[in-house]
Amino acid sequence: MTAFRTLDQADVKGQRVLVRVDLNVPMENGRITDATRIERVLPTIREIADKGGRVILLAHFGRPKGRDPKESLKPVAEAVASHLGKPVAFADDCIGEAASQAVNALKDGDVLLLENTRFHAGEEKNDPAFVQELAKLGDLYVNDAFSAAHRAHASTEGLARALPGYAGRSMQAELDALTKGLEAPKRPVVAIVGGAKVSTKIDLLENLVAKVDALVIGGGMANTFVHAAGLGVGKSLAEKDLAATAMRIIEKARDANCAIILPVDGVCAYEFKAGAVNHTYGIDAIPEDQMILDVGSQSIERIQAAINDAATVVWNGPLGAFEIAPFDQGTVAAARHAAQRTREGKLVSVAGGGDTVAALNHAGVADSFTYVSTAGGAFLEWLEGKSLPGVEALRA
Ligand SMILES: Nc1ncnc2c1ncn2[C@@H]1O[C@H](COP(=O)(O)OP(=O)(O)O)[C@@H](O)[C@H]1O
Ligand SMILES: O=C(OP(=O)(O)O)[C@H](O)COP(=O)(O)O
Repeated sequence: MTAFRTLDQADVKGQRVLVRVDLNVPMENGRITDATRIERVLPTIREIADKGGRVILLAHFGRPKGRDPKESLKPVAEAVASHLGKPVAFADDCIGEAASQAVNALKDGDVLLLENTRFHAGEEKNDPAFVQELAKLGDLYVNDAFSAAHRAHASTEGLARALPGYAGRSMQAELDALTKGLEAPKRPVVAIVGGAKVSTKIDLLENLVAKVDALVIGGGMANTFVHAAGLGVGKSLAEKDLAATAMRIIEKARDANCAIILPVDGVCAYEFKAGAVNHTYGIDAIPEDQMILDVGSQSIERIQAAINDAATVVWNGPLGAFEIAPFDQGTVAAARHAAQRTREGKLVSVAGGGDTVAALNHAGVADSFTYVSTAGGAFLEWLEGKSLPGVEALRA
């Protein structure tokens, strides 16, 4: 993207380079289940290190409220080191004494990961004092975290204004690919939105329905709409206080001539556990003591039919709890169907999001999609036409 300064313009030799990456990788029992986000930032890390820069990685993990050992980036540092093929030092804090000592110990070409930026409230508040604490640690700033660029946080936005800022190679590649693939998408465009981040993603559906011809809603997101329609969702993940937002989205979709495709059945279980006893119920007959963990077979047929009608599919958010079998079936069936249509040359398919990428890899079809982005929420906001704070700050 010529609109930004990139690593081509950065003189990194001997410099302390603060590199914002997205290491918010899917993890189960302390094990990383999908390393795509790590792999995507390796070119930037390698380039800076090879040119003699001192790489200081900044990243968040999860959504901790303060310091929480469960959301430490320490295990991720080990994974980055193994993918990179060289040591990655780790500091127990991203500011203060621990961070500055670790930075001072770096030699040219070394790599350091600082602890979760979200352990400090100043990160999400984009607090100028916290920005200054981070800025002290570096001479230059590189943002390679497109998937966090929709957040106006200290490490994604504030720092770009405090230090000379550059787009990293992954940031460049994401913006290039999305612009080429989706600036003027072939219609009909069908969006598929699922997943669990209901409250942070539901608002953007209001604008999205004006941009696409059909919106398939699955996963935890669908449950909020099912509840809004006056139906019971039992113990399902649902944000019931967002019912009014869901109704507004339905109305906006009607005005914009965007079809809304909601599940007509759900695979339910008493507990969120692999292999849990499960039954499929019509969406108007979900038992009070069970939770919907996947879309049912009739819903899958409708989703596949919607994919057949599409020239372009954009997808964020798994359609069910795909990490635990057999609740992966809806997501896997839809992913394989979209991949098949793409291989046949009938579909442009673009999917993104940490867990969505993991789900496509689980289905064995990530390579068949036209483009796979590391970004979920950021990708949807970009699609909506919103400017992303992390990207805008690099233009400055
Ligand atoms: N019906 C459901 N009930 C509970 N969790 C669900 C359901 N459907 C999807 N999920 C969960 O949504 C998570 C992914 O959501 P999200 O973070 O929004 O996606 P992404 O990371 O791709 O942007 C997965 O961990 C998956 O288990
Ligand atoms: O995983 C992420 O986004 P995604 O779930 O939309 O793919 C990013 O790391 C942003 O995380 P956040 O939604 O907690 O700000």
